[in-house]
Amino acid sequence: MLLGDSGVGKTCFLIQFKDGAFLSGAFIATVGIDFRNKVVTVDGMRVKLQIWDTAGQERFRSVTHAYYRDAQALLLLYDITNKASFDNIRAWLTEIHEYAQRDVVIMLLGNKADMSSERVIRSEDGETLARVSGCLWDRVKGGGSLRLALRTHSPGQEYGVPFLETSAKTGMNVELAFLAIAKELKYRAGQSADEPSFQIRDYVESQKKRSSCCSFV
Ligand SMILES: Nc1nc2c(ncn2[C@@H]2O[C@H](COP(=O)(O)OP(=O)(O)OP(=O)(O)O)[C@@H](O)[C@H]2O)c(=O)[nH]1
Repeated sequence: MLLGDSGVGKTCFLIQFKDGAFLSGAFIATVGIDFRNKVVTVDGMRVKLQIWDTAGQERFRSVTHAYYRDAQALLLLYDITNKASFDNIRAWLTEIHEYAQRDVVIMLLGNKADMSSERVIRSEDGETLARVSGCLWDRVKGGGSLRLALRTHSPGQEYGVPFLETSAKTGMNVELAFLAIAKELKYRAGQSADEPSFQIRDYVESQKKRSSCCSFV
């Protein structure tokens, strides 16, 4: 399920993944909720992803809340050119805490990375927020309250949800985000004693390093 403020690029992100195209032109806000399916191959197995695109506008919140409970993974987007969308991530975490399953997979995405001249959120700020979000989420899963975790959080606790900067326009990291989620969900579904454990955050970090180290080849 895709979440985040209106205009951060959720619909474009999904269309880029599904059809490899960018929806340019006038911005048409999503009304309520929409979904698309896509089959991906993960370690030789076909995995069908059903991806729900939610409306970011406040007035549709009561419609979208109803879908949180069934979501296995949440992609939480902000727009690197829009500070409010970044600041609102904590409010989105509160919503997730209230309505989603405790063991839901969460990924943080800083979208519109192609708009470098209008950037207001540094990549490091996204990384830090992902670390804090992961830490808070771990405490909540452990039975704590999100409000208390937010109040008592001290920096330096390195748990972290996976984080990527993305572009629905150029396609940067769009497939990686969904593939990482698909791998995690497949791992969870088929977990067996002889299977090596899969850590989505480590996987995303290793893929990021691979693409930056080899981009000159
Ligand atoms: N340059 C650039 N523009 C983008 C990107 N993603 C989305 N946009 C633009 O941002 C605007 C909003 O995109 P949407 O995908 O409709 O936003 P949304 O988050 O689905 O909005 P709601 O449906 O209201 O929740 C559109 O004008 C898009 O063309 C991106 O990665 N780069």
